[in-house]
Parts: sequence; structure tokens; C-alpha cells
Amino acid sequence: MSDPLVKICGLSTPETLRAAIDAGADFAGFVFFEKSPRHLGLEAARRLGPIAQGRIRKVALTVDADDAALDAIVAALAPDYLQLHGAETPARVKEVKTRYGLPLIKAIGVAARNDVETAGDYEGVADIILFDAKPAPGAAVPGGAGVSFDWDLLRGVTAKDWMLSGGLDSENVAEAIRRSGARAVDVSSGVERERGVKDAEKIAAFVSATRLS
Ligand SMILES: O=C(O)c1ccccc1NCC(=O)[C@H](O)[C@H](O)COP(=O)(O)O
Repeated sequence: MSDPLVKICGLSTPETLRAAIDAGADFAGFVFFEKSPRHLGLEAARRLGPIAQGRIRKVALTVDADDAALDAIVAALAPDYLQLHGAETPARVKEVKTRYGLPLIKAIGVAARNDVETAGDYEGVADIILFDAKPAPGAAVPGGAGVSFDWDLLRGVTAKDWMLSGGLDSENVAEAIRRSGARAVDVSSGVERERGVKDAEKIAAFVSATRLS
């Protein structure tokens, strides 16, 4: 069986983007959400986009963004994927997909089995479902918290293409893959030396750990 795909999320510097590319990660996530410590401005996106181009799939992550914000982000980064990480409805996901003609990743917050089942609402609309830990009620930032959920909830999940996310690191990712059956994983906090600051060695260790799983 092929190695699991790896997405490193919340990259914001040329050095750590290159570290993700060199480690062999498949997706580079860029967070466009001002309340996040990983927020990437448009100017920085214009600088990082060409480094990633053709070397790693660029994912622009937004939270309930309107068309004007998405227009600016798409123009600055030229992403390969859009990741919608807010409360976007299936209708909104479809609208965004049609407007930009890009594959869509839709995040679903999971705390219980019925959360996993909501992925069915996005069937035929989202290209990839990203199962992440459900944010705490009233959380200002709905992702990247380094919190995991019960991976066994994903056993037998019927979504066609999906990623596992939430609280992963190089120590636990092999077990998370084994228990959930994931064929793609996403990480942010687990490859940081402090909140919002990515670490090249941790990125390499994380990718290696998925290859050994
Ligand atoms: O990472 C952020 O700061 C962020 C902000 C707003 C919405 C989503 C965000 N991250 C989403 C991701 O895809 C993270 O990689 C995912 O939540 C896992 O994060 P972690 O548990 O820290 O590995």
C-alpha cells in the first residue's frame, strides 16, 4: 500500500516551507485567518507561492470567507486547493468550488460519531473531507489547537477521500493511522516549537513517522 499523504498546515516562512518540501510532504497549508498565530498576509502569500509552485500542493485555508476575500487570496497564492474551515454549508462549498474551479477540502469538527456522519452532507461537493477535533464552544480560532479526538470514531468512514487531523505529532501519528485507517494526515501544532512557529526538524520527523507507519 502507498504511504499516507501528508499535509503540513500553517506554514508561513520560506525556510519551513522548504523544510516541508524537502521532507516530502504532499500538501502545504497556508492559513488566511487574522485571529490565527499562523495568519499569512497577501504580501507573504505572493512570496511563498512561487517557492511551492510545482513542488508541493498549495492549500489556502479560510474560515467563512466571502468572495472578495477569496478572490484576493486566490490571486496572491494561486492555490491548488481551497480548505474551508468554518461553518460553510454544502451550498456555500458548491458555490466556492464553481467560482474558482479548484478542488475543495472541507473541515468537519469531530467529537462524536454523529459529527463524522455530517460528512455525508458534503458528498459530491467537497473533494476531501478533513476530520479535525471539534473546536471548544466559543473558540476564537476553530483549528490548529493541538487537540486530538477519538480516532476509533473514524473506523469504517464512508467518505471517499479524507484526512485525519487534530493533535497529531511524530510520536502518535503511526497509532492514529492504524486506529483510524487514514490514508492522509494533517498536522500543525505537532510540528511547532512554540505556538505558530514551525520547526524544520519536527516537520522531517513527522513525515518520516508517517512513512514508517
Ligand atoms: O491552524 C490554524 O491556526 C487554523 C486557524 C483557523 C482555522 C483552522 C486552522 N487550522 C486548521 C488545520 O488544518 C490544522 O492543521 C488542524 O486544525 C490541526 O491542527 P493541530 O491540532 O494543531 O495539528
